[in-house]
Amino acid sequence: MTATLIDGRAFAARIHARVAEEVARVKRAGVTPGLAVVLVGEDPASAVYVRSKGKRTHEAGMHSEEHRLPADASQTALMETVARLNADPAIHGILVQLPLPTHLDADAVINAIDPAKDVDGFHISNVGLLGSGQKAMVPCTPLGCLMMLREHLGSLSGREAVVIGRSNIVGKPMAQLLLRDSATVTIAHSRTRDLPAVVRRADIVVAAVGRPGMVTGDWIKPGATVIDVGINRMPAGVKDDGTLRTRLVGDCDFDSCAAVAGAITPVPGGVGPMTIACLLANTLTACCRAHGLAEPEGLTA
Ligand SMILES: Nc1nc(=O)c2c([nH]1)NC[C@@H]1CN(c3ccc(C(=O)N[C@@H](CCC(=O)O)C(=O)O)cc3)C=[N+]21
Repeated sequence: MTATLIDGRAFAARIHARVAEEVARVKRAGVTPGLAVVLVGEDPASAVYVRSKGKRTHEAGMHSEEHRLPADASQTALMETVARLNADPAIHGILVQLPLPTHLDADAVINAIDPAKDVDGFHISNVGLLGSGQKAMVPCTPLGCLMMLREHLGSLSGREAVVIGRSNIVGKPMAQLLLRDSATVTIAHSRTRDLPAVVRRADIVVAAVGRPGMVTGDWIKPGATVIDVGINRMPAGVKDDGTLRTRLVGDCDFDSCAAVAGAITPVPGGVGPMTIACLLANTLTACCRAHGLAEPEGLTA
């Protein structure tokens, strides 16, 4: 391996420490930042993220609550939960865990969240604000990727960036953030012709397709910075007690990419921990904005 490892866990730990300091400051001003996570159904993988978010918010000194609805919850019940949280002055951030069961209209739910409390940055108002260069709540995963890129590369101005994946939660907002930092941005996706050739042009590659190991070293320009957003849980044998062992792999084939890249994020320990750190940062930012308190520097885009 020749690439520098970009350590998302260590970076996230620094953000958590900053957030905890700033939480102490706003608490002295009489406010406690509060995050509400809404979970519909019992997806075990989702439950893990929700627990980890709850733990980190408590460590940072924030108020944290979980709202669990059954898998067959109605659209009305979910909308009522969101309305209650919108009206609750103790709550500054609302996250509705995605994906929702298919009988529910996720867009309607997201757009019912008060944009000022939309710490995921998925509300149409925040999407529009980001796209037009105004102050927005910025989606946590792309924000975490941007922070790592800036730290590793300094200025992104004029660099060729290729984002693989066009989702509303990663690909599109990632492209907007890179554009705002004056990178030359290409959004590639499953219909892109000769994807390897497109990716080979990139100084910055952000892989967010959800296909384990799809990006291989022969796609990477020597010295490029590779951000692997994929978190794919793969079967990896059977444990002594008969249950399945799993391991997480990214969208990039780590070994072959790391042999060519200048720097790369690992999975696990890269983008994932930064996503949670940025969720706390966004909750703090939302709290400061709601109460007219000075916003912490370096925790927003
Ligand atoms: N509205 C909404 N917002 C989200 O941000 C959101 C969501 N829905 N639905 C589910 C996905 C998934 N997600 C992760 C965050 C952190 C890790 C993370 O920290 N992963 C660790 C490993 C954890 C493990 O070992 O399982 C790592 O990559 O190192 C993973 C996944 C946020 N999501």
